[in-house]
Amino acid sequence: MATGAAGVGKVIPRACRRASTDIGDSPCFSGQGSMIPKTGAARQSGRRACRKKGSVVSNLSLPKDKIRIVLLENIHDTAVAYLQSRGYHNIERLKGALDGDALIDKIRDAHMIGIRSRTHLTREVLDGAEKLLTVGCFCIGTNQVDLDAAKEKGVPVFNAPYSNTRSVAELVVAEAIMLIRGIPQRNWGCHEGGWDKSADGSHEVRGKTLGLVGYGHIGSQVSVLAESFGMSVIYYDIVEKLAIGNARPCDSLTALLEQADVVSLHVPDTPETRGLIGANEIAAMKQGAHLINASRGLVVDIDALATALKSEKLAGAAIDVFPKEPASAKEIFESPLRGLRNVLLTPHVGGSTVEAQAGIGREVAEKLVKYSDDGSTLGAVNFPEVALPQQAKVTRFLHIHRNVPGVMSQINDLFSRHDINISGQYLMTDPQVGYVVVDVQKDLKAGEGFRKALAAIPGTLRFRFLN
Ligand SMILES: NC(=O)C1=CN([C@@H]2O[C@H](COP(=O)(O)OP(=O)(O)OC[C@H]3O[C@@H](n4cnc5c(N)ncnc54)[C@H](O)[C@@H]3O)[C@@H](O)[C@H]2O)C=CC1
Ligand SMILES: O=C(O)CCC(=O)C(=O)O
Repeated sequence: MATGAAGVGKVIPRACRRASTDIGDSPCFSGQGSMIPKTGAARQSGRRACRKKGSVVSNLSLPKDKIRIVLLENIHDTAVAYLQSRGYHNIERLKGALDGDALIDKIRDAHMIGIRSRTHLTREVLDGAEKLLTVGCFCIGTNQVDLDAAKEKGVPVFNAPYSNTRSVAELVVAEAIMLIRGIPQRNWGCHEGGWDKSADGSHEVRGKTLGLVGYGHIGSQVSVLAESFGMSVIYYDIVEKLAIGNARPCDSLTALLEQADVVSLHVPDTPETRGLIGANEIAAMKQGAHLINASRGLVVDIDALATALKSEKLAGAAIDVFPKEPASAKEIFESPLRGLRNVLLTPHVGGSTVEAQAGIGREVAEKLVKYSDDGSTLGAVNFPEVALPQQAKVTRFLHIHRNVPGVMSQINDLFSRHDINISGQYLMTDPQVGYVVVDVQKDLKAGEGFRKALAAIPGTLRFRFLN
């Protein structure tokens, strides 16, 4: 049976216990052999989970089939195939998203969770997932996860920063052509039996100006495709970006809005981008311009947009993301944009192509496996990134702690006092968290007392070892 994914086995499932008094920091041992000290609210909410006494921590690696993986939101088969190829078979797949108690119940015993954009992993939800080792967002955006809460629990979050870039870019360019051509209205007309062949309001995109707000992976890819159609591209980004092709940067958002025939948004959801496009920004746009939003719903004031479309200040819009999106296909989609003839509405499908989903499935699954098997956090969005050699000929200790002075010296002191020779040490920190990986001779019998002492160093958030 494949073993070795997450360290200590023989931990009674779902049980955790206070460490004996020589430990000091009351760590609670969850499954997977990760030791999670409990503090504050977590300690309170953990009382139920800690009620079983007498669980045994042994030196055996946990069989991989005990590592429970929950994949929500119809994650692609490539993810499952990759996980299985690496020995992870304890996988539950759900087609849709979950929320509230249903989500908390579903992930209570999970060691890994895979989600897309509709599952919201709030602090409260994460508090309920005592055994959680890591989260995979099978998408680009990670705003649906409370990244700080995950970090405070020692849970790295991974995503797929590139795999659906091209799919979004293709959709956006297609939408720019459709909008400038006046196709949404003509499409509606034909469905109603109409036959409007007039050229009024229909233009070529060649020679028109596309304004990109956010010139990252997607924005710059849209830039390349749009130029190949003869569009003139301008962009605005808060970070200085290398202009690709003939694209030109703008000094301000307003300068971009004043010049563009089509404005397309490619920024992440952050406190700064929420409401980035409101009534004032729309007023600054050219009369009869178009707006495309395939970024995040809260970036646009949707009521202001609806008003501008009704008054024909804006000639059209293509909107893929919304302030409130249905959690499942069963829920009715509500929006002030419904029924407007000059609007293309799509159900957050910018990244929903077979090609993108297949790539994302494999990419994120690989990151989850690397973290579970070796401890690598390369590509984590909320965590110090540590790239590690494969854990083959060493026993590896992984220690996640609050970034406060003295932790490293206590760790090294402990190894020294137990006469354990360190063969490799990897440390990365950010202002809140430190992540240190210590390699020692393979199969070295670091006894339970040693491991408890390591887990009990004040500031420890989580500790596991791979043998
Ligand atoms: N509709 C869909 O299905 C999809 C939507 N997305 C969304 O697209 C967003 C962008 O994706 P990428 O281009 O890959 O991200 P990225 O991180 O490569 O680029 C984002 C760019 O926005 C810039 N930016 C941040 N705040 C800004 C502001 N206030 N004003 C101007 N620029 C600002 C950043 O500096 C960066 O260059 C994602 O965060 C995600 O929310 C991504 C994939 C699929
Ligand atoms: O495919 C999804 O569910 C979300 C796509 C997206 O918005 C992203 O990758 O950020």
